[in-house]
Amino acid sequence: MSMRQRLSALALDTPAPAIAAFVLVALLPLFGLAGYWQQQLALIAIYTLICSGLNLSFGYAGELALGQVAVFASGSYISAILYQHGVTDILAGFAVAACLAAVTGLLTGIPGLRLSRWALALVSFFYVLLVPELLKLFESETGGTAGLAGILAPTFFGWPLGTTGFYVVAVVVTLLWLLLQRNLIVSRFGQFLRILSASPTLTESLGGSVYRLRVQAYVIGALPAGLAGVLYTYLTGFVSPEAFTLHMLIALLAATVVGGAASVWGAPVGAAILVLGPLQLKSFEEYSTLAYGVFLVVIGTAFSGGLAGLARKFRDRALPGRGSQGTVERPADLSIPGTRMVVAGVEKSFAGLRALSGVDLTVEPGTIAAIIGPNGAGKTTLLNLVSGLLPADAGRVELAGRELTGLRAHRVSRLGVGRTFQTPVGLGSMSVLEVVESGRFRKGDIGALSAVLRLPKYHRVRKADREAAVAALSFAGLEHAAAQDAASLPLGTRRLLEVVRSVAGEPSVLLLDEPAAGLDDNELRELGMLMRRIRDAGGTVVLVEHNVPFVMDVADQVFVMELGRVIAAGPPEVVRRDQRVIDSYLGRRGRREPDDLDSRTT
Ligand SMILES: Nc1ncnc2c1ncn2[C@@H]1O[C@H](COP(=O)(O)OP(=O)(O)OP(=O)(O)O)[C@@H](O)[C@H]1O
Repeated sequence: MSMRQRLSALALDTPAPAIAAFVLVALLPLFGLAGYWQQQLALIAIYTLICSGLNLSFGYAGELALGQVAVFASGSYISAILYQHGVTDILAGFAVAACLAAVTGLLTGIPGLRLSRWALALVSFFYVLLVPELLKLFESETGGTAGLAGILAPTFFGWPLGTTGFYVVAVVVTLLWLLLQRNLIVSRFGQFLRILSASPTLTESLGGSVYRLRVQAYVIGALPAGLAGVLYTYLTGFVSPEAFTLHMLIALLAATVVGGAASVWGAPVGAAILVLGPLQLKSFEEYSTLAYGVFLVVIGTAFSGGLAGLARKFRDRALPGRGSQGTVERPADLSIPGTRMVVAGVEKSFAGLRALSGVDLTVEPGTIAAIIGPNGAGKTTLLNLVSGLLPADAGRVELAGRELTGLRAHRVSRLGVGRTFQTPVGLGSMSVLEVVESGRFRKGDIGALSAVLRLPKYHRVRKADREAAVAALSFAGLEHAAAQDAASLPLGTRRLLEVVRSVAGEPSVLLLDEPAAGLDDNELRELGMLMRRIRDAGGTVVLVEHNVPFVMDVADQVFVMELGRVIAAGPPEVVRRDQRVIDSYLGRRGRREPDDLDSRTT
């Protein structure tokens, strides 16, 4: 490993500088830090926890889940109530607050997440507005508008925790949470969240349940807000509804966006700006909501990655070679276990329009079957039905005798259906290797717990994913691009990359939706070669394509569709002489030679 790669790995893989910074902050009392500044740093730790929860659901998963303040309030009040009932141990407070946060997260997340993103934003806003009302409703326990006071000295395993002890606990808990969150973010789960924010459809087709991922991100994101509530109560010694307002939510949102919403280490930066920034000056106080709003708009539009995004850009410039770490020398063998796919009597209508009327087709392993037909013939609808993105009205789809009909897309994907889309989805800052690894996610579970705790299973799965991704890249002759930013690739290579991603998942059937669109001659040749290699390795390939010469060159079987029906099927040399096909494509019965089809791109 060269010195540059070593530096790169250090900066990207090891959060050593961040750990060192936190340890230094935790040790500051030894150097005389006390009183006001100790309080301010503890407050930064508390806001860091809330911002990091927002990072997970809002920054990474792209959900407008804004109920953090309600969860923060629940943690804060439950620790105060426990204290008043004689439970003073801060760890007990953390445990109960975390459970309550998970329950509150589930109760507030599930209704909103079942609906659309905006519904979630509205529902979570509603919960924040509801907090003061709920506190008034349970006045006997919560103290109503007056709140609860005198919560002064927590204990730690029975030992009284002084102000310095509390400060150290706040910093250490925050660091531990950020480390766990970082482990989660680099795992399959974290990658899925990044894909989810770019495209829920792609997430499903890679085997991730969008609904489950959303709920998980929201619930896990609620946990640090619950912990923050406990710390807040013990820091201030008192809780009241005034601390949990919409103003607070907007300020925290601004801090999250400024620090970098999709960044683990942006949270402490945003929180520090929130606590120490100029808006804390008395003269600015009355304008703070306005200023946070302006912050949100300016930073959100000018630097979408926040300060962490800017830092990342500088780092990438100074330490190029992202994604090269972990490349294996000898790629593992790649197996493409193609199986027989049967589509029988499939029908689909959209509000009275019959997109598919009784489609039958069978594709054998080790073959390329192409589906061609004019615009609106129903080709993409058929792929969407097979891959579970649309339910069929009638008929069935089977893979190796196993019925797929009626299953959701992520379940279909997990049963072996890989697919690409007409328009490759841009995946932010993922490297080529990471994109290909994501094709493996449908094999086995997401493994969030083993990733967070870095159990041996996590390392095993990660190694297997990486080896298979490298093998798939070298299978396609793209291993040289492994470290590149996937978004920076030309269209042709991005289309090949989509195919390679599916190949890495060892699909039983591979559905390619117009992979040749927009490719030049060289790129077409490469795509054709890759498809033949997949077929020769045993793959079952289904290709929907408008480029007829390309189809006639690569396909073993051609199915021609028109108005939702298969009007002709057979080997290319048979189909190209079929009168109905010539009519359908050329629209002039019998007046053209069949060979005209060979130059046709519909
Ligand atoms: N979600 C939808 N809602 C309503 N109508 C739809 C929907 N999806 C497809 N259709 C209609 O179903 C018919 C078949 O569309 P489909 O996209 O499957 O055709 P296609 O053969 O893939 O066309 P193209 O080659 O242009 O992609 C079209 O008339 C289309 O307008």
